[in-house]
Amino acid sequence: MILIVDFGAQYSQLIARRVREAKVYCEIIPYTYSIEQIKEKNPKGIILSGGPASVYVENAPKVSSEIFNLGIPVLGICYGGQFIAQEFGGKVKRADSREYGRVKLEINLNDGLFKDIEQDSLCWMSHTDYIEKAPENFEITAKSETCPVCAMKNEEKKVYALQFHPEVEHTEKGREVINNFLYNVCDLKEDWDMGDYCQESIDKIKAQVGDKKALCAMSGGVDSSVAAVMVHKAIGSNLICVFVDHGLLRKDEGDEVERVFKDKFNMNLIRVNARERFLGKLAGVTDPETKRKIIGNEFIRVFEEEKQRLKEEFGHIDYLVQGTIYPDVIESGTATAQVIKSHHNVGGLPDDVDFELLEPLRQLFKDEVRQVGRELGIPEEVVERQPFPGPGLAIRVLGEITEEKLKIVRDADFIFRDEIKKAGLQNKIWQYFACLPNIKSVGVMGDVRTYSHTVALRAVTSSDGMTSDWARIPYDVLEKVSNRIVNEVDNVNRIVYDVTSKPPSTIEWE
Ligand SMILES: Nc1ncnc2c1ncn2[C@@H]1O[C@H](COP(=O)(O)OP(=O)(O)OP(=O)(O)O)[C@@H](O)[C@H]1O
Ligand SMILES: O=c1[nH]c(=O)c2[nH+]cn([C@@H]3O[C@H](COP(=O)(O)O)[C@@H](O)[C@H]3O)c2[nH]1
Ligand SMILES: NC(=O)CC[C@H](N)C(=O)O
Ligand SMILES: [Mg+2]
Repeated sequence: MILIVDFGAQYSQLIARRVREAKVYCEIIPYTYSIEQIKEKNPKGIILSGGPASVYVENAPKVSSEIFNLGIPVLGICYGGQFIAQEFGGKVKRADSREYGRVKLEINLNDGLFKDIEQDSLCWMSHTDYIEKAPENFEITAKSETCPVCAMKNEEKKVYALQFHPEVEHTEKGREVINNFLYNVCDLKEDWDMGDYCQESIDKIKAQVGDKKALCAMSGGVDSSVAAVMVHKAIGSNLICVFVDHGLLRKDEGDEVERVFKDKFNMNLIRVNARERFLGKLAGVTDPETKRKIIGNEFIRVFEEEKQRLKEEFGHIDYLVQGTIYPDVIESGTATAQVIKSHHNVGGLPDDVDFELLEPLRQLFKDEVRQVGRELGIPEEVVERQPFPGPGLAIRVLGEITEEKLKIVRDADFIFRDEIKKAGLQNKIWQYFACLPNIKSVGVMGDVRTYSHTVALRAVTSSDGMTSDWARIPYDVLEKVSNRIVNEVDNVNRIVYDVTSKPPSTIEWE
């Protein structure tokens, strides 16, 4: 097995999934594990993750340097690579020019991690520090235009360091680099399978829940649909689904969710109208984190009220099923990772939740969830839906939320989705939506001066939501969307298109 030492990276679990994909078993441990605890695990290789800290500051996260004397290969990624550089006497410092996103990698040695990989390829970076000088006995195996050490190795000690992130989707040869580490350097074989994952999970849920009852927080999205079907297979009619219409859904979404659910699933769905209470609690609130916490709290209060209401006819409910997936967990912050944004279903939860949580997809990424969904026989129409965040339009109307702004973003978003569909692009783009940046600007329409809202269009490609790139939508499609929005939606006189990747941005604007 492979041990992944977590230094608080956004991407640690992504390293784990790449290893899973390569059919090798792995575990993630915090960097605070002692060398004895590490040895007990008997790993065949160690991967050191990235992390937000700088290796040269006081109290920087460290793992015992004994790991380099165990006779097993070690691969350090970003912070992990910088840690290796420093441990072996190299020099790490803050760079004048930071690298975020796409960078051309120039490989000068096609062996070890770069075996069978061509000379140049694109990689994804996310760093401020860099290895200025590689330690003695280390060979530099790749560089970029601004970064002198993108990869280095000490073949004899089997220690490898990378500045770029091979685990993220946007690094072109990332999978090959990781597979080279697993199969060539660590000499591991494929001996672990995701195929049994569904059945194992269903059995686990059955054993845990027994004949108790569960309420599933159902949004109609991919994750909650897959979670619901999985739990339904385990506990049958002891599961009841609750869909909350919080007034922050897209145009016609509530009816659409109800229709698809009734059509495709053999389960009960309760639709709760909670518009007024959500919008009431959000009135006047502008801070994104505060919005998220209010929404997380309100969701739970609605589920608790449903639990009370259902007591007579359905019986006592112990569990709350949520379609939480790994990005929700990591971005909400963990013991080692920073809070990027509090997802309503994790970081936004109140302290007192009158349920035990059941989250069978908590370790998985979106594309893995889709795979599980297909295994469970969920129709493509549901499995392929574009993600829509639980807080909905509340985090797409920046700043204060008003009915007027919600209407603008709802109508603009509808037009954008309509045109993407007409252009046949809906399966090529991971997420596409409109948001309202809360900017007004001057325009002229029919000789009349206007001072109206700007709508921002966001469309990204991704497979797991952890990293993304902006989608290269054809200009004529953008033109059509832009024309239609200013013509059909009142109070809008300007359209902009967001051309940033993640990192440094995130997909949603709040
Ligand atoms: N309107 C809603 N009503 C009930 N539960 C919700 C609602 N929105 C979100 N949730 C709960 O919060 C979880 C996280 O939301 P999220 O949007 O990440 O997942 P999803 O809606 O299931 O899938 P997708 O990412 O495809 O939209 C959901 O899986 C669901 O359990
Ligand atoms: O259920 C959710 N609750 C949330 O609070 C939340 N915030 C972001 N998202 C979705 O997560 C993915 C990554 O989002 P970001 O790049 O904006 O962080 C994207 O797919 C986002 O749409 C959320 N989903
Ligand atoms: N992604 C990372 O591991 C970043 C490492 C370090 N904090 C840097 O900025 O260079
Ligand atoms: Mg959703």
